Amino acid sequence: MQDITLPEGLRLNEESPTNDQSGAGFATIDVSTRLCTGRIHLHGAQVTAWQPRGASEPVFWQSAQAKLASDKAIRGGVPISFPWFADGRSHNQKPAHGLARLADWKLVDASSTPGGEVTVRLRLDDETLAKSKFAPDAEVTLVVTMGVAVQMSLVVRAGSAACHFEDAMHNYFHVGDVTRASVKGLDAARYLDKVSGRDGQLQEGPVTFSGETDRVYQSVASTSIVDPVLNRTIRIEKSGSESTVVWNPWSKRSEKDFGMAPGEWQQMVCVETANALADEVYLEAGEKHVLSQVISLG
Ligand SMILES: O=P(O)(O)OC[C@H]1O[C@H](O)[C@H](O)[C@@H](O)[C@@H]1O
Repeated sequence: MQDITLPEGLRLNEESPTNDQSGAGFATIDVSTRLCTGRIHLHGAQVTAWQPRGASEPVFWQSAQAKLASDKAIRGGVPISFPWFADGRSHNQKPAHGLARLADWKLVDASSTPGGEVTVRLRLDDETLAKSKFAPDAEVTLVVTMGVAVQMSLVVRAGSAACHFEDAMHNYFHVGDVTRASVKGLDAARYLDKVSGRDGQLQEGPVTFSGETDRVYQSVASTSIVDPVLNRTIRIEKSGSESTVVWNPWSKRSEKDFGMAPGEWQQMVCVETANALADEVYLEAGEKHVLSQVISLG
């Protein structure tokens, strides 16, 4: 494991639970400070938990049946989609959502502030990137800061050649009951409805949920999830993102297609900070792109 000194409040847990049949371990960085608790899996650089002190419920959702295996993405928290989103612009890319969420990222730096925030920086390995024709010699890092809010920045610096890619922070949020929750901030935005296949749909008012929902909005706006059951609002402020994806698989598909436990779909909603489809990112050699979000409770 990497030789990085961790500040108080961060602990490298190399024995984190795994259900990988190959026996591969699942290292996590566990966070416990006066401001929050949290967890980051090195597999996928995936934030799987963050909860400010005083909050009675987790902010992120994770399936009780989430597979912790080296060839699987963890169903919950914040998977990173890169260098393509879902099956990509060409609709035939595999694995779904790119290589980043299946790779073991390296911890390169960790620090804390006198105010109690902790930051870790993780880097995607060159071997994984070399497998991608999209950005083969790019440098890709994820910076996560946890405190009263959680901030994430995915930084992509192009290498010696121009490159293009899609990216996303595929946030799974915990809600009391998705049928009563709503997402504000997307009013008047155009979207692709992936369930019906219809593009150019117009959002009117907040997004509400009454069936399978899978939409790619063209929107730079920040959003918030209003949850009357848990009596809270989750705010998602974003930058460097031209798309917002909203997803819930609903009852019928949740178990068979997405491996969720019975009824779990009702306590989750994905509101994803992304650059997908027509919003893919183009970089000239050496140029940098930063996809960022700050998540907080209101
Ligand atoms: O099952 P996964 O590969 O994790 O993808 C889960 C979901 O991710 C996104 O929200 C996409 O828009 C959906 O079409 C997809 O079903």
